[in-house]
Amino acid sequence: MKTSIATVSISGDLREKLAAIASAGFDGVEIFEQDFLAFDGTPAEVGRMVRDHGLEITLFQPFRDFEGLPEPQRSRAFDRAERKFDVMQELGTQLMLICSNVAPIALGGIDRAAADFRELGERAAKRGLRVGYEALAWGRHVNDHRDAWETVRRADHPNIGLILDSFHTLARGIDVDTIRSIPGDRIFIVQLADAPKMEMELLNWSRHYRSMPGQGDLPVVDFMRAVAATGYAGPLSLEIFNDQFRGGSPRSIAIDGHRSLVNLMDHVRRVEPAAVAVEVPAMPDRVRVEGVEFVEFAANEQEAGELGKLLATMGFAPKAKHRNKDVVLWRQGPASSAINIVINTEHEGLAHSSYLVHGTNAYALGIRVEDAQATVMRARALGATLFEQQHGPGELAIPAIRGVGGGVIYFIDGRSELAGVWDIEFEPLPDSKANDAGLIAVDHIAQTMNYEEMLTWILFYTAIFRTEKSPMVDVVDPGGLVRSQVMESQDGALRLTLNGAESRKTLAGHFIAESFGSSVQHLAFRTRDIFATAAAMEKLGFRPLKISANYYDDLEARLGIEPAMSARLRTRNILYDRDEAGEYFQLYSTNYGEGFFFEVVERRGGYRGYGAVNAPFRIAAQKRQLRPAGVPRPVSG
Ligand SMILES: O=C(O)c1ccc(O)c(O)c1
Ligand SMILES: [Mg+2]
Repeated sequence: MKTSIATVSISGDLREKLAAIASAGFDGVEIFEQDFLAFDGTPAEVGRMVRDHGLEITLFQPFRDFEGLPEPQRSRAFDRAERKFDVMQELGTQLMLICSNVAPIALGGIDRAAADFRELGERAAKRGLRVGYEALAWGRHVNDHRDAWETVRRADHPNIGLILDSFHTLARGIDVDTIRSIPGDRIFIVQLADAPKMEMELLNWSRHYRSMPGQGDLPVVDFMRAVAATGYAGPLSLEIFNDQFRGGSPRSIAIDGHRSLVNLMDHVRRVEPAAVAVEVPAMPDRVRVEGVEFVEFAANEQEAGELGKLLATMGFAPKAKHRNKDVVLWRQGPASSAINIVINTEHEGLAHSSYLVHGTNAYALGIRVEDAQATVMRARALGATLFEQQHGPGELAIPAIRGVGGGVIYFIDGRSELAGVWDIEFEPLPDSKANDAGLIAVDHIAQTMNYEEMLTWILFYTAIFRTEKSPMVDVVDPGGLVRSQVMESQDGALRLTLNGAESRKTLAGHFIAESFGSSVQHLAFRTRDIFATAAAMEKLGFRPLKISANYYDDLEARLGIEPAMSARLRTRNILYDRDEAGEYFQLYSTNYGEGFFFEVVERRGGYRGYGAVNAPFRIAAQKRQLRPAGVPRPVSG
């Protein structure tokens, strides 16, 4: 199936849009009339420019307020259409989109509209052109693809067909199975868009908040399954009206768009037996994550020393050293299921450049999967950037891709020698005294980024890994809002939270500004007994983040916590939450550097959340620590 995207989806002028669209790998482009009108060149020049990029024009749109008009507006609408047909012939495109009439004078009546389309079909046929009819969700008389299809059916003209747009159908909650009975060859083009669920008027929702399939909450996969069942084999075309994308980078928006289409087609082909016309390059299925094998920090020697001290207070110990590099493995728990923290103080390679740019940071993640090679193959098919670094003698070539903030995601599996990486590349250090604090796994990894980047990374993770996302939530920071998105695998083996900062005054925004870009901001470890762990860690010198007494007073009032329990939480600075399924306990470290921190959590029962209600209290406590009240921040040189 050919991939296409409307020029309106991308920022920049027409030249920039086309360059970005072509380089992202699309086959075609919808010329949105506004983009064309704003361009200083003839239609023929635009057509040539498109074809010089190796693209075809899949659609010219939109043509508005055509059908069902009284005279004299009706005749004028036909004249307008003829003028646009002239433009289309010069541009070198066959297909025009007419969206359903929104004009108050439009008369309605399916037969009247069908008669208008039949006549227009005759005129289009004379020029070898075709016209598709799309139901806008807010159309005056036609706002449902079923009525648009009935109009097209009654027009009964080979040059008149239907245009489906996932947004208009899904935003109105129309049953997508009604698409299955439409003949595929009567659908002239299919437009795709997703959107976050929100309570909003349809027109504003559509014109400002659309997103790429997979980035929002609409069931675009179900829509596409129904389309595929009709036998439709034409282009799939993204039509994304989004204020943020209009100001974004043309290149990265185009790459996201192409990724979203490939991911969608791959998904549909796997789940819809009727999807015979959906062709997409073969690639392995979404990857099931088995766990987090390691988290790697880049640091200089001094900061590595400080980080090591902090880790030691949490029960970690340096267990092994890399045979050729300045890389130390800190570990807690039995080798077979340990939490592995790697500290890299090399003076070359990506770790070093990451350190130079961001300061000490968790620049690499090691993810345990069933098949590391297959994972990289899928990521590559989805346009991810592979990462290869020179490796010394005896070192493994660990498959890897680039991730958030220029970091790396490595893949380890049990089917190759990769599983032996700790024995092959590392030599044990003399045993230090046992000081385990009961931490058993990485519970979740929180990455902080600019809000504008969030949709990119949501799509990246959910397209590669078998993870589901829950709706985005707002976290209130005294300095502004932080948008938070959870992505997790069904069994919790991979839990990621993405935090998008819109203001530098938030803790997350401060972190991005001070560490020069997106990165892991916190790492949460899981324990089976948070009180025992808290006691063990305090013995090791751990200093918890101090939580206000008000928080505990409120907790007693809000959740009816027993005073004895509340006192235990209070003494250890543990935060608490619960849902229908279980309970959640959280303990935080103080900040390390400009806002990085560790968290310890215990999940009881089936608690699935992340303690979002507690975030404002945690953030307030961290801010008190970051910049004590009344003490100005030292000016750094
Ligand atoms: O918002 C609009 O007017 C509009 C125009 C053309 C389309 O294809 C569409 O889906 C929406
Ligand atoms: Mg549309």
